[in-house]
Amino acid sequence: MAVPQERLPQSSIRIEGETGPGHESILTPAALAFLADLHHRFNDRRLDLLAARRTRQARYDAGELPDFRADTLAIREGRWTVGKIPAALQDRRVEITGPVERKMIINALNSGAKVFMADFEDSSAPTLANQFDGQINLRDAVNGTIGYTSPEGKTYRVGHDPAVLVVRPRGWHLPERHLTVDGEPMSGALVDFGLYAFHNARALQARDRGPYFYLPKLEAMEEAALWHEAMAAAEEALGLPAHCMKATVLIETLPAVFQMHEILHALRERAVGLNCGRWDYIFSYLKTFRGHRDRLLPERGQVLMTVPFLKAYSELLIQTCHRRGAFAMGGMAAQIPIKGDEAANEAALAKVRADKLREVQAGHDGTWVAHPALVPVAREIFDQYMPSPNQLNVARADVQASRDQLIAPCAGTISRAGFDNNVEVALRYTAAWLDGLGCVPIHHLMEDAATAEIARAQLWQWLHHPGNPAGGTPAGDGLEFTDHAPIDFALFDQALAAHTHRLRASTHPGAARADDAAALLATLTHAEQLGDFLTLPAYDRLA
Ligand SMILES: CC(=O)SCCNC(=O)CCNC(=O)[C@H](O)C(C)(C)COP(=O)(O)OP(=O)(O)OC[C@H]1O[C@@H](n2cnc3c(N)ncnc32)[C@H](O)[C@@H]1OP(=O)(O)O
Ligand SMILES: O=CC(=O)O
Ligand SMILES: [Mg+2]
Repeated sequence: MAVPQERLPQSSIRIEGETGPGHESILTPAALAFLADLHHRFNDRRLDLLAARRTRQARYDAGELPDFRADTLAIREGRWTVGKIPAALQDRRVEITGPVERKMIINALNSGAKVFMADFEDSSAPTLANQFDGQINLRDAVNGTIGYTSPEGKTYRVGHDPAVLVVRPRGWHLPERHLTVDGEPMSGALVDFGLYAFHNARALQARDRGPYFYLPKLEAMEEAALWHEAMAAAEEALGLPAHCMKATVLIETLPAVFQMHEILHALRERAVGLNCGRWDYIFSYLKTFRGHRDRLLPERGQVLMTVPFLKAYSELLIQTCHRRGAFAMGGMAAQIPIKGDEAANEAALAKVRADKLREVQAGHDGTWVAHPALVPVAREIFDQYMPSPNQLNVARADVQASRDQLIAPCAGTISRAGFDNNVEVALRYTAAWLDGLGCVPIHHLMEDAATAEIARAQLWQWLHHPGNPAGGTPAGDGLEFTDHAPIDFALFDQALAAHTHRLRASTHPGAARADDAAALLATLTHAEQLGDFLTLPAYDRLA
């Protein structure tokens, strides 16, 4: 049943678009009044912080390099720790992530992982239905009433000892056009956070849990402070104990790695950890250095966690967290199980194992997996090398990650195959996203908004920096193009047309949106400047 506009609160909040079955139970007058209040109190600050990002980026474009802040030295050097971490979050050795789709939520809760991160961000395409159905699904999961019957008649129920639920709202940059206040789109972050908190906080409290969140794509401590204040306001409005809302922050932008102590400090009592969101981090490296020809990255497959700038980042994250009593979570290996080819499957699982082994040996307190079949794979490694619930005691005092190490250029190669793969992935992912699917398997790898951003940002960089073979010189220190035929716009247009033709004729997700995705990718790649986010212009074209 659609939500009638006349039932909305006095405030100027409006629902834009056709709501669906059950949405009236989420978009209640009281919930909407709560959202409108969040908007009035925090949206202007959000927009100011987004403007500050643009100002910072303009300085990087002009040649400045990111660095630690002088004005926050006292926070970095001070002796303080984060607040008490709830019992439910003391052991996070394996966390499964996935979109807020009903069946997947049940599968994730039953997967044997300690935590399920329910995702409104990288693995979600924010259609009206996905957003509000997702809230219904989460509410039913919290209340223990979630169930599902597949079209084939298979029934799904949550079993014994489900994973602890942690919700990832969208980042500060994304609007939610289906809800406007005074004619202005709301913040996607405040909508996802606000609706989840409004409908579930009390039920979670009654079960000795809290509303727990993963916070994505922060770039500065002021952005963490805004989250802290929004949570404090929500706690007060909902009559909840102060700091019952807990936050784990993804360090997945290059500017944020220089403010990890500051970000934990801004959230202090509610901070429980940081996470190495490696895929967005790589994307952010590309974006931050979009004007720096000496810091182009080699093709995606070579930018592994063992390259110097990523190794420095993950080790500094562990040292920072453990000094503050917070968890240092690892990230996502992109491999997923491969059905029907045992050798290929074993090779994929071996890569996941190696990644998890590196993480646990470095001192991480837990890790992420993308698929239920990977839970036992990661758990086996963490059980073996981390017998206690976490390894907060591993100080990593040996780590010395300087500014230069954190931004070190990366050696490697760029081949035609790597170029072509970026075109295919960027196209197929964008098409699936436009069709409402936020995460898809492509060539047996998990592809989501973060990995697709890498693909399309690399295309832009390689084509706009005259270091490719068309210009005849290597692009940066230690970076080489391996094929002699030039990578140029004509080749890009040709590859895009060929992949679009193939996708249109295929049964892959997003086949019906192949032309729209191709048009968007062409615009973004030919544009003078590397666009901030793929999902912003894509949102205008979302189904
Ligand atoms: C960069 C980052 O931000 S990482 C975090 C964001 N990304 C993610 O969360 C990735 C989540 N993973 C996924 O969406 C999926 O695993 C995909 C798209 C990669 C692969 O999906 P599929 O090809 O459908 O997987 P597959 O067919 O092997 O699924 C088998 C079963 O596992 C379930 N499943 C797969 N992944 C998940 C998951 N992450 N959570 C819960 N259940 C899952 C499927 O629903 C299916 O269930 P069924 O047998 O009951 O029907
Ligand atoms: O959100 C995680 C990432 O790797 O990006
Ligand atoms: Mg991310």
